[in-house]
Amino acid sequence: MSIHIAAEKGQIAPRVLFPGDPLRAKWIAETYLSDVSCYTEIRSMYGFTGTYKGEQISVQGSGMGQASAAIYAHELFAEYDVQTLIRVGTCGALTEKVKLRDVIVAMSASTDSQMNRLRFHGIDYAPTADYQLLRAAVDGAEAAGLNVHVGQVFSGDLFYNDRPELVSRTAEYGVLGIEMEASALYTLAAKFGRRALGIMTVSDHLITKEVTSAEERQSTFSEMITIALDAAIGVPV
Ligand SMILES: O=P(O)(O)O[C@H]1O[C@H](CO)[C@@H](O)[C@H]1O
Ligand SMILES: O=c1cc[nH]c(=O)[nH]1
Repeated sequence: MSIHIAAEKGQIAPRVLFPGDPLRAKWIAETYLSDVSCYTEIRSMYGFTGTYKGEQISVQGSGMGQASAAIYAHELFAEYDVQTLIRVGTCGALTEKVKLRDVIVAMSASTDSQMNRLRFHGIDYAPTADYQLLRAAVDGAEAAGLNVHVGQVFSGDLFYNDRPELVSRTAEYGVLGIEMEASALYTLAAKFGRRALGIMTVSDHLITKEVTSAEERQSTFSEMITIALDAAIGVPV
């Protein structure tokens, strides 16, 4: 058992899906996995292990923001030997090239977080997805006839940002969407030599101001979840 996850060693699969919302973790486990067991309820940050197409998969809530997600990612890598960690999240679109409910596969993640400034004092580290996982996700989506955007995201520390003009500058440099965790996830995966990927569904649009309803979000999440599950089992651990 780690400090924040109540699992014994072996109860968490080498491949883990990582949504921000612990209730999304529950929904994913109940909807897509068979033979499901819940291995942690600490802080109601649920984690489940089950089977998908014959392979063991876990789903662990990360909480919101890099401070929370980094705790769970660190413990999954360091204490449970997790090899593949795929964020399945929501994001805001920063450009009209991306529409509401579209899926973004995040190649890289810029950030305003202090985490990597503390870690790499004086160096601007570039947190990047695992290429094989990214390729498996994109190939799988194309084979299923699903359209995804592949590009950069911004992982912001502030959901309510007093300087939104700084975020819009990132859009001028090609960033497609804003979320809050991918940068820490990619950095920690690199630190531990593991694979990570972030796949995000656009839940709101910062340019058009459109938002999704809870019901719409659930049905569009289905595309993202199947892309993530198939990519997870499609890459060796
Ligand atoms: O839907 P999730 O995965 O939580 O992701 C996004 O939603 C939360 C903000 O509402 C942040 O965690 C952000 O990254
Ligand atoms: O972090 C996030 C997540 C969804 N939508 C946003 O605007 N920001």
